[in-house]
Amino acid sequence: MDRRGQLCVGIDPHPGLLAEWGLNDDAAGLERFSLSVLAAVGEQVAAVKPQAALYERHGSAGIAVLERLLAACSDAGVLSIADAKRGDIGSTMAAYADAWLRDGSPLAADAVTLSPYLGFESLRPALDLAAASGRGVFVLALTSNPEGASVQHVGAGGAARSVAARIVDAAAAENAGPGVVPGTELGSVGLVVGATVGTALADLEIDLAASRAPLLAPGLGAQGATAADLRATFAAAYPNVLATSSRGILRAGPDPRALREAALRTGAELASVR
Ligand SMILES: O=c1ccn([C@@H]2O[C@H](COP(=O)(O)O)[C@@H](O)[C@H]2O)c(=O)[nH]1
Repeated sequence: MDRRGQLCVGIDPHPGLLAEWGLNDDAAGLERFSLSVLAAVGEQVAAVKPQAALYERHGSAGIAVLERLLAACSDAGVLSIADAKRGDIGSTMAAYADAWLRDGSPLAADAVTLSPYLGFESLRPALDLAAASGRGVFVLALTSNPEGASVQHVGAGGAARSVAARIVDAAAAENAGPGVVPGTELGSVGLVVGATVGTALADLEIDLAASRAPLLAPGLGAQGATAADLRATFAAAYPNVLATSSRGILRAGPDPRALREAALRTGAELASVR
């Protein structure tokens, strides 16, 4: 982010986007789409974020495309965040960690998104493997969809604090002391906090800057949030925000120059409010 700015481009090969790009809704179309996005914007942005579901819907052929995309990111020196939202009991979580975070795994990414619904501590195998392998995780805290509040805001105003605040506190504990990655001010345990959450951080008394968490913020573009909204929402934590936009950028394709311009314009907007 220091070198390349605060934009992450989501690679979400929706059937409608494939059609707009003149591609078939099959593994070949998926591969052409994915590698075209990487080639067009990879050098301009801090990271790319493939959405695993859109590869999984093509079965084993789609997963093979995701493997090749992640390998291409690694070869090109572009950080990859697999948006897979994994979470399970510890023994199964170890297998998810092995799949997404182990050196040499066919699906190894630089970071993976995790769901803490089974309890933050159930994520332990992934937290530990990420730290050991120089990778990262982004744990869902306050998601960008309006329905998220029905679970994540529970407990607000009470002595026990909200669900979201407890997830942030748990990430902060991981990132404290030796949890800080050498040469940075941040830890390996990031949080997903939507660009659309408005006043929720203040309402739930959440201090994101103190968590030392890299902050993955979806919701920019197609879901309606702007760079100014991000700045207002994240306040002092804004420098730690990696804003992610998928459809808002991808709709500019398939022309690589148009894709690159959309990414550069969005990156410049994010820098202008800093
Ligand atoms: O809280 C969350 C967590 C993840 N996402 C994912 O990000 C992208 C957003 O796509 P856009 O086209 O920019 O809306 C998508 O893959 C979601 O699954 C999120 O939106 N909110």
